[in-house]
Amino acid sequence: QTIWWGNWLSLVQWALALLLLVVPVLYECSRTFKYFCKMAFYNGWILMLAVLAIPLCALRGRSVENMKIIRSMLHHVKHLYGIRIEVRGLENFNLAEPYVVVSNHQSSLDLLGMMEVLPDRCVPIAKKELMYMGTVGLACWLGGIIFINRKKTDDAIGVMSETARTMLRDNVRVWVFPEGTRNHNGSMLPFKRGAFHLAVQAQVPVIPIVMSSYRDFYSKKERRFTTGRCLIQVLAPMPTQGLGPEAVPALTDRVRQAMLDEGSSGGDGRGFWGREGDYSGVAGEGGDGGLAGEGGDQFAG
Ligand SMILES: CCCCCCCCCCCCCCC(=O)SCCNC(=O)CCNC(=O)[C@H](O)C(C)(C)COP(=O)(O)OP(=O)(O)OC[C@H]1O[C@@H](n2cnc3c(N)ncnc32)[C@H](O)[C@@H]1OP(=O)(O)O
Ligand SMILES: CCCCCCCC/C=C\CCCCCCCC(=O)OC[C@@H](O)COP(=O)(O)O
Repeated sequence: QTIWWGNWLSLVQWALALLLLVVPVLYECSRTFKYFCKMAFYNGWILMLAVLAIPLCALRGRSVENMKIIRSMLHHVKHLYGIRIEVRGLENFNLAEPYVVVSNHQSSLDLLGMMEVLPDRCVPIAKKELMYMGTVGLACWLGGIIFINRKKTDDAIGVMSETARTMLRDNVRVWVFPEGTRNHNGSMLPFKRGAFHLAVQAQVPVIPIVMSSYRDFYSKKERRFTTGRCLIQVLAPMPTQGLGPEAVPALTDRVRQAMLDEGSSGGDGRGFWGREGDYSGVAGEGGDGGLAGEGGDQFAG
């Protein structure tokens, strides 16, 4: 019995030692392995942070004020990944009235940029599947995040109409990704109109935000995740006062065009999207090397 147990222990010790040796080597040598490690840690870390956020948020119950707790808990994550975020135009948020923020949507990493600029009393509109992501789902619910069922248009529109009333009644701002899904390919997909109906129904301004392409440090397709820089530009509010539902398509196009214009000419004139195969867009100090380490990257490039 004792001999069997001793053999088993030494087998476990050998396996552990091998793992400790193999994992760092693989991490340094394989871009794909590093990508998956970093993404796994990202998701795991956020799930864990949500465990801490839940009891704090639960003291208040479901409330948009809890977004402050969530925002402050997620703020450091960019440092873990050596991602430097530069924000311009924050003064455009200085409105007393509610507004609808619209932003391009590249990946789940958008959470970092969102938490960098999220105004007080502002909640995202999210697909309802997020609600079932374990602790993250519960934290989102406690933060007052508005869930929509994308598979049922009428339901989603109903929730948006209710949201227009809530915005005015409770002075709440709302953040929408009008592309409706993540887009890894630079630039933007066509916009869905929900955010603009919402703004017109509530008669509140739309504030567009452009986040520069992550291409210099992140690509899901290429399994590449290094350190880098992201520029966020908050554009001037676009009023909707006096507009009716018939004006929504034109408003949608106007906002999208303003974002595209900023995307192609802004960011110190170098553009926000970069080019396919060119990782030096606005974030541009050069893919892997560039800003590596500057952000105190715990994953070392
Ligand atoms: C400490 C750790 C804690 C961790 C916490 C982590 C926090 C994480 C938070 C991050 C959340 C991020 C979540 C991101 C997402 O989930 S993005 C996906 C969900 N969001 C969206 O889809 C928003 C954009 N979509 C829309 O606006 C759509 O229009 C929608 C309302 C959803 C309806 O979509 P769909 O079914 O595809 O229909 P259409 O878009 O084709 O619309 C059909 C027609 O209806 C008209 N319409 C749309 N909205 C309205 C409205 N409110 N009122 C009236 N009419 C409306 C629309 O114009 C179409 O008609 P026309 O074709 O124009 O005639
Ligand atoms: C018990 C269940 C465990 C589930 C584990 C899930 C692990 C995920 C944990 C943390 C993830 C944190 C990131 C959440 C914020 C991401 C928001 C996001 O990017 O949503 C995508 C949505 O915009 C569009 O979805 P699609 O592109 O249409 O698809």
